[in-house]
Amino acid sequence: MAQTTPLVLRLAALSVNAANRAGKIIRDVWSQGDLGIVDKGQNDPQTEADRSSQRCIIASLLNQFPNVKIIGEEGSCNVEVPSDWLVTEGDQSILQLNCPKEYQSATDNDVVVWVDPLDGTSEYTQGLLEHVTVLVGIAVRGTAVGGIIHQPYYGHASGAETLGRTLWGIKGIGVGGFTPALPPANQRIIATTRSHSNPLAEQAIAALKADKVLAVGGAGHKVILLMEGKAHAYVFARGGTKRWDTCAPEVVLEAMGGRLTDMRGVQYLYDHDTNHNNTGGVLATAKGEDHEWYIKNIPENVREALKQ
Ligand SMILES: Nc1ncnc2c1ncn2[C@@H]1O[C@H](COP(=O)(O)O)[C@@H](O)[C@H]1OP(=O)(O)O
Ligand SMILES: [Mg+2]
Ligand SMILES: [Mg+2]
Ligand SMILES: [Mg+2]
Repeated sequence: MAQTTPLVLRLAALSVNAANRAGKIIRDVWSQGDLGIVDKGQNDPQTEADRSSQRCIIASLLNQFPNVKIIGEEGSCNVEVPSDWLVTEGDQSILQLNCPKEYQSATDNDVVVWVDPLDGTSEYTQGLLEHVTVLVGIAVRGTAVGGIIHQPYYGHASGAETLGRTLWGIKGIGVGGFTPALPPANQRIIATTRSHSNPLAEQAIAALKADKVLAVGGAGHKVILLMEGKAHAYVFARGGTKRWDTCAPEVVLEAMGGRLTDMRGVQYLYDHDTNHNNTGGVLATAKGEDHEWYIKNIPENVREALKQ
């Protein structure tokens, strides 16, 4: 592919294949049995799969884009990786897309890549493998424009022979890798955390009077539920997620017509020097949902407590 392909598309194309490769590493660590768990904080585990997945993705990206700023959840890492972890080819179908002109000429200095090498680590350590995703988000001048969500265990529950799939979204282009669907009308199904709740988060869920609450792991996984019509909203009324949790999910969801903001309706920014913490919480709604309705019905004290 000629070097004239815009940087954002080349980054997204390589990220798709790198996330796939990282997904295989995550499955290999699991089946080999020793997860090498390290506690980074309260209910904040890191495993060998998080570390190795991040090394694979960052080594592959830096190899081709040495001057692009990349921020990974697991911090600085050794990018001397086994040769079969180094992904050098980008996904051809992404390389052939037409880049929207707003970021057609974006250069290394305009771009930040946010990497969550394994989202849903608590659930991974507990064997809830379908909650796990690999997230790569691409921001241009602070706005999230490209998102890759790889699900390494997609098909696991149904006993599929080949595991894994990759969902992507690019603002101004659309989405791929899955079939978008709307959640059922006349119902309110809310997805929320199963491992990081607190009284504020519970108060918000109670106020929204859901017909059903799905307490499941992972930011990537919950956004997939919205995009496939299994839930109407993802509500997490507390800090705890970070920019690498929301960058890719925000793009894929919004590229199909949904929204992801903090609890007050303010969009997150993804510049390299931004605060990493999503202190305003996460409110995401499926395509067709009234995002403002959720904001209005979140209790005032919750919204007041969750300012960015
Ligand atoms: N209090 C927290 N500390 C660390 N990570 C958190 C916290 N709350 C949420 N997260 C991150 O956000 C994701 C979604 O949260 P939840 O599953 O609770 O809804 C988690 O899988 C975790 O990402 P990660 O697994 O990549 O560390
Ligand atoms: Mg983590
Ligand atoms: Mg995460
Ligand atoms: Mg993670």
